[in-house]
Amino acid sequence: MKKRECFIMSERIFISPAKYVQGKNAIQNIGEYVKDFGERTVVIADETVWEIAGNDVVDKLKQKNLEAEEIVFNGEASETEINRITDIVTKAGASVVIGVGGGKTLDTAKAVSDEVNGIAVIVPTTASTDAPTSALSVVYSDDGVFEGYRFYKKNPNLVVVDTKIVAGAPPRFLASGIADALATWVEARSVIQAGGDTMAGGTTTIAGQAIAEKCEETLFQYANLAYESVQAKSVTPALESVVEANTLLSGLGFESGGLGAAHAIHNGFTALKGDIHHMTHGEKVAFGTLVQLALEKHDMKEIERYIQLYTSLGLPVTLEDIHLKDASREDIMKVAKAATTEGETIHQAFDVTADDVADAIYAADQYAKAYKEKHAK
Ligand SMILES: NC(=O)c1ccc[n+]([C@@H]2O[C@H](COP(=O)([O-])OP(=O)(O)OC[C@H]3O[C@@H](n4cnc5c(N)ncnc54)[C@H](O)[C@@H]3O)[C@@H](O)[C@H]2O)c1
Ligand SMILES: [Zn+2]
Repeated sequence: MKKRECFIMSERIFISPAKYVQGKNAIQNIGEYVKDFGERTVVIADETVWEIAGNDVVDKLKQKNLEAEEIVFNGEASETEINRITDIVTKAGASVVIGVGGGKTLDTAKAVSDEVNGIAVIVPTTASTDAPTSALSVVYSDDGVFEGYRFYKKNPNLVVVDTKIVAGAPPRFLASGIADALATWVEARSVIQAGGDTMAGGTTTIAGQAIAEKCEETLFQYANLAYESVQAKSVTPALESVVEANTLLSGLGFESGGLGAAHAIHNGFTALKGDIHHMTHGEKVAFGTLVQLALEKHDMKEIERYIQLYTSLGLPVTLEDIHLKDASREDIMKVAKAATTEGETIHQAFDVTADDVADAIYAADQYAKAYKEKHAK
């Protein structure tokens, strides 16, 4: 389940959504983009997002004489939830599945669309992950433990990002998306170096590499200004750039560029119980990225460049920050073992054991603690 089936592993493969639209008030035009896909649509959003954007999306669809059945998402991208919503969509006879919200809603919408062989329309309401563009979903148990990836034969048909809505979301979400996107180049370059496979099922194209690299460049340039823009609930050129980096560049860059250790370590963290479950995907990925950097050979300046950006955005950099200060070596080994299970993406870039990963977790934690001490006023 974790790897896309592929016959000739050395082929370069690049995949992407058919259309990506981003801008202030972009949702106002959604009916125009969707109207040629089919008349029967379903709109999936959780309770919070119905108020923020779901109702607006439905209004715009109705203005174009499209039917729109409203579905409330339960909160977990699990097989149970995917099956429940697939039943509703099948009964409604709808062919256009529109997901509105955060990563879990979008992953569920993609899964449902695949089940009914439909058209997938993705409307992220935060720039918190790079889930919107990919042809895969991350599936969890009903209790939120990582179970695996589901792969689809196509990426979403349309992605519409309204930056006014993204600017109104909590700044923590944007920071999380920045962390998810900062992992992109770190992971892609490690897969490229090792000649590993990407989530698209082949090796990395020059396009995939260039996009992943540009993603990181954009973030180091504009992440802080974009974060301040969201504090002010304002759409600015810096925010537009970072939303594109978090969503489009990171999405294409991770899927066709390659995932390595950072995401495998994130997946490992979901195996633990406790307060770590309150951390966002991007926050766990931030720490996972530092662990990947600790597994690699970098000088202090390079590692501190990442720690500096993370801390300036309020992202976690130590075990204490992710509520694992008191975790036993046994717990850390549990994470490391889950991160190195067969089929995990870490093996596309590294030849390491669970023990090596556990050492890197402690090293990353110590690097960040030393950085904090050095910079404490
Ligand atoms: N499929 C992929 O390629 C891919 C890539 C990255 C991450 N993911 C997955 O994405 C998930 C994480 O997504 P997430 O971090 O967005 O969290 P999430 O989907 O769990 O939660 C998002 C939360 O934000 C709220 N929200 C959404 N928009 C809002 C707004 N504008 N204002 C206020 N609140 C708003 C929602 O109500 C929800 O409670 C994980 O399951 C992860 O594995 C998938
Ligand atoms: Zn991610």
